[in-house]
Amino acid sequence: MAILDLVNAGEQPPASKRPAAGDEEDGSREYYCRRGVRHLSDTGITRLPGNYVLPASDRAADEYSPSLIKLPVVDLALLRRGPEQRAAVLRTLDAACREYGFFQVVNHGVDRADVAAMLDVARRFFALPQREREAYMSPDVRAPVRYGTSFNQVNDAVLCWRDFLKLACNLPLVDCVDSWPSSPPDLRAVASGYAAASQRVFMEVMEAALEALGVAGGEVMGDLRKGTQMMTVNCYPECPQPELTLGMPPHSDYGFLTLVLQDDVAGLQVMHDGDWLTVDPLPGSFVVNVGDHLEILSNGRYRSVLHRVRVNSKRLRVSVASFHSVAADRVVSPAPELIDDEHPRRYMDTDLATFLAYLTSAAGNHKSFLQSRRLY
Ligand SMILES: O=C(O)CCC(=O)C(=O)O
Ligand SMILES: [Fe+2]
Repeated sequence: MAILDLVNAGEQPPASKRPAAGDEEDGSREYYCRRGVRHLSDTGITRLPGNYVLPASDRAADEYSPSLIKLPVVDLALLRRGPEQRAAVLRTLDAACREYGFFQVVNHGVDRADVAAMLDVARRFFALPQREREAYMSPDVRAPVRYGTSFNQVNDAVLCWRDFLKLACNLPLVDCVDSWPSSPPDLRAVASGYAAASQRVFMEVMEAALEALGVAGGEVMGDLRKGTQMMTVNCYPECPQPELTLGMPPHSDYGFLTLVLQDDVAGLQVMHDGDWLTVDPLPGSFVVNVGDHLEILSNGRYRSVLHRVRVNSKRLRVSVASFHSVAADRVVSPAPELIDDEHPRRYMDTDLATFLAYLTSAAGNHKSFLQSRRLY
């Protein structure tokens, strides 16, 4: 999704087509795309506008009283505590990536206060007046800051109950940070500290994942060190009819790993053995998931699984997803160590250009990108 998100920047309606400032609600798609769902929720609506109502077949089937699952826990402190404990953690990590494609990371070394500050500044950003937030909407796919709503406004037949702020975190970070919102006044300092922490955790988990896979990590880790990072701050406001819509539709993430920081409101669901499981938010942890690139590199041993976000009528939910990958000009291929007679190569080489071509092709409407890279 990191790069998909960049691409999706084109989804914003051109300025000329947007309703003028001061527009009244007219029920048009453009209106909802411009104003987003925080605004709608703040107006106190009691019925979900038709633009957000999913066809019955795409709605979550059960009542919103999901049973929570506890994802496997990867304890980073134990990784550093001698070979035996490291080996045990690698086994947990390996099993989680094969079975769920998801796990939670604890003892990651990021200060609790910094994590709490990130969620807090995220909440305060979405509480700013609508006009201030709207100022960060941009049609520029490479903009280092982009505010928007839904999942992919260009393609979404039905809009999603989500507003977002996307912050490019490419190195050197100082080059991006000056373009980020200057309000709330601590956003730049808090989010840049958090972005650097997320990159550190990502590198440590990736190193462990490559070791668990038995892949020589030198070249990959070098590419990742010079790679891309996109932070998406998500806001899912209280929704008047949550059973009719979703905060995010089923999707997989595009990069190597995504680190998700969530508050204490459940909403993230993971597809596992044909069921949607709701992730129990474990305070202080990161939820980490395998992205398409790591599935390809692992030649299918690790799974980039579908996940989605449900919303609720009682409490606004905030999450911060950090997407980590290699630079746009790098090619991702299955690791040679993981290809043999028993495990033939399963994926074609992949890079950003392939992904862009996929998005504009007719196949983009029907198959997932990862499926389109499968050889069998
Ligand atoms: O909000 C969440 O918990 C997950 C967000 C997500 O899946 C994404 O941004 O790709
Ligand atoms: Fe995702």
